[in-house]
Amino acid sequence: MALNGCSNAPQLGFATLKLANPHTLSVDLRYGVGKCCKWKCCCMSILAPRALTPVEDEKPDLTETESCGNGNRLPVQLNELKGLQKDINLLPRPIMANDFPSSKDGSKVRVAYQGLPGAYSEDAAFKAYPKCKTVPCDEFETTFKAVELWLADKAVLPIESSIAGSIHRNYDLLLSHRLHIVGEVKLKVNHCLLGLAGVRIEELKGIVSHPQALAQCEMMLGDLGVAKISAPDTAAAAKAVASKRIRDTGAIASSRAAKIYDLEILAEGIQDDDNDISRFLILAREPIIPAIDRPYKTSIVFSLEEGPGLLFKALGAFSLRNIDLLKIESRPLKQRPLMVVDDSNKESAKYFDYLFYIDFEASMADVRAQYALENLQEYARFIRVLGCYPIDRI
Ligand SMILES: O=C(O)C(=O)Cc1ccccc1
Repeated sequence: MALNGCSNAPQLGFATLKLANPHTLSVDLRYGVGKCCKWKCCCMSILAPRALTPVEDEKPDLTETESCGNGNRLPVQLNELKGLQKDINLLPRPIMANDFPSSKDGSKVRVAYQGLPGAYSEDAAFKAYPKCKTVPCDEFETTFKAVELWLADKAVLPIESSIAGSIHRNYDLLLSHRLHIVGEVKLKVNHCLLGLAGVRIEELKGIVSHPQALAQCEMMLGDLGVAKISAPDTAAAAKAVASKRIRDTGAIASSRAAKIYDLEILAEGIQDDDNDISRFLILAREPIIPAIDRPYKTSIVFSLEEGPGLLFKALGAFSLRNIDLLKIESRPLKQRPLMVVDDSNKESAKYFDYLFYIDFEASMADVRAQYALENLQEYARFIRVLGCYPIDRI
């Protein structure tokens, strides 16, 4: 059954749902629901052959990349990948698994994260995949490229904390890349104040850490009256204090980082709110198959057409179908173009007045969610399903 305008789509036993409006949804029995060509939902687009490659396929051997050739686990550098991406782009066909040497141990999922060993993002990777091999990367964007170039299977991305709020630039990365959210990890981070052995807290003049960690320990930092110094991640902060032997500077990081970098825990549980939950997204090249066997959530981003009351109508698409909204966030983007990549992986600068990020509590296998997105499309100038994935509980 050829789908309208999708003759290039693989014939995967599609059943067709005729809806009240002229749009025809096609249900791919293996991958969920997708709007034929006109509108692709990440977790259920009409899949190109590449997307049918099972994730468990052989993965490239990262030993060289992970050790960066000298045995130390240094972060993968973005510029290292740019060159590789150029070569890859010369390939006359989509990247296939056999473009890379097979890995020795296909069972170990390789998870890219931003930071050094001991970062909370690495803790999140181990919570999601206890036996994984973690791949430290220097920047968040490097983790995306590592997955896109098959140098890692998944990426972990810190996206928000209940105290410090969302990390907006990481949402922008979701739009400028074509990875799919396939999971979330919630962590109650237990921030520790680390210092060189024998140092007393009163001696500290400055404290270094990731901005998110500094924000989560505002009260303690205010009480100490010390300078706040930003670092790329909490583990890098710990490593800097240890390697430079800085006596008058402490680091906020995990107890695991204290062990890795041989620092003393001067104080533990220093976060302002013990119920502060940090949330990380798990990203992959392919979406997971949405199901309804357990609680799912779906993350979308959209912008609206011009017109009064459209946001009210857009949110009504969910409330009228008893779909609970777990998160809604608007981001003003006046005059600032956003790099958005489309379904053919073409990147373009798009201008939106506002972007709305919504997490709603439903699986895309649930017809209520499908109808809600269909309804939202009537008011939206742009919709992207970022992913549909099981809800993580603390
Ligand atoms: O810096 C880290 O260790 C990270 O993974 C980012 C972060 C920082 C603070 C709370 C959650 C994640």
